[in-house]
Amino acid sequence: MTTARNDLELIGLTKRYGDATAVAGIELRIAGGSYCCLLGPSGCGKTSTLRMIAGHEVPTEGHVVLSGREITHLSPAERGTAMMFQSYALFPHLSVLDNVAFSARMKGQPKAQRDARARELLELVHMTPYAARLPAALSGGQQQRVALARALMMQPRVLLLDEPLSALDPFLRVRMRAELKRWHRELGMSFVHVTHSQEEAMALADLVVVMNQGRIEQAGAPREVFERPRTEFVARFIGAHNVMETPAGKVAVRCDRVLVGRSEGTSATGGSAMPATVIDVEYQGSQVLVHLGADTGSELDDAAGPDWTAAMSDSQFHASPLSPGDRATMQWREADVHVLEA
Ligand SMILES: Nc1ncnc2c1ncn2[C@@H]1O[C@H](COP(=O)(O)OP(=O)(O)OP(=O)(O)O)[C@@H](O)[C@H]1O
Repeated sequence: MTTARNDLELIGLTKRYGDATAVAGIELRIAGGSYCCLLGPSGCGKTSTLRMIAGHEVPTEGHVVLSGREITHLSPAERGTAMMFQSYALFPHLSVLDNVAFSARMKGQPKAQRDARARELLELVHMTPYAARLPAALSGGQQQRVALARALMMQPRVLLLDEPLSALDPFLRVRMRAELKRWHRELGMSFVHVTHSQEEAMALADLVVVMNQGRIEQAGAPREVFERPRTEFVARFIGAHNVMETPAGKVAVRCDRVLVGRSEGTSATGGSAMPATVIDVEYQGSQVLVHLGADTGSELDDAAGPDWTAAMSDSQFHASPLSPGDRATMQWREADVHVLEA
């Protein structure tokens, strides 16, 4: 049973490569048993952070503390963490069973004992019938399950996952997402999962940590981050928000809260109303994205891209469809305006 004793703390954690700062003194507490996603664009420092937690990278400064114990300089095998590597990191010449048992073999555990434990873990990930196969004879999703069983062999308190779904096709990715969630529930340990996909982070995490240029921009529950992005970077990276400069500073309005009307006569709803031109309409199935350019009085500059995006339900859109070039109005309620920090 995982308790608060298994909290993972990053204290002033910093990684510099020569002059370049990959991770700039981050502070983070991940409660034991959490599903944490480190989310951010390429190069923001999420992999370096994960590797410092795993012990594959030595921090330039700062501390990694697990269950109240400083583990910053311990070897990967001694820390209570385990990394689930990409499926292609399985040993191609070893059977599934031997791959899973590998770390215990390195520790000198007797064969009968390590094989018994490896079989238990294969059972957990539903791979018992494949124990004798070589990795090449498995599907991507099956290889992923073996990679998980192999990481669990270390009996970690924290499982670290570096872009675990990125090599899978979109269909399998969604299925494996559900499996990760199930394993997390069943195992009760913390998962720290690196991803650049906001959709993946939203679907999986109970703690989303948005990183930008080696710093944490925001850490919180997915809904909190989505409803109250702290900065313009978070609002844009999480997506589905419009960001606008106003006299009061930058504000965000969710795309599904922008109301689009056909004419300028639409009644005010206590917020602003702006004339606009439809630039593009993107059909997405259950919703339709309407990209709009605010009419500034000057010639509409298409090349600058849409100023605003409104996400409408398909029924709402098709009740009065819009086409590129149509004049429209955009408005939003004052209550839906979220002020961003400078
Ligand atoms: N071994 C290294 N030597 C020099 N610079 C490095 C090294 N590893 C990472 N960096 C740099 O540190 C920064 C952060 O890299 P990191 O891999 O942590 O980012 P990331 O967010 O995981 O990116 P990605 O999603 O592309 O893997 C990048 O600018 C990267 O070029």
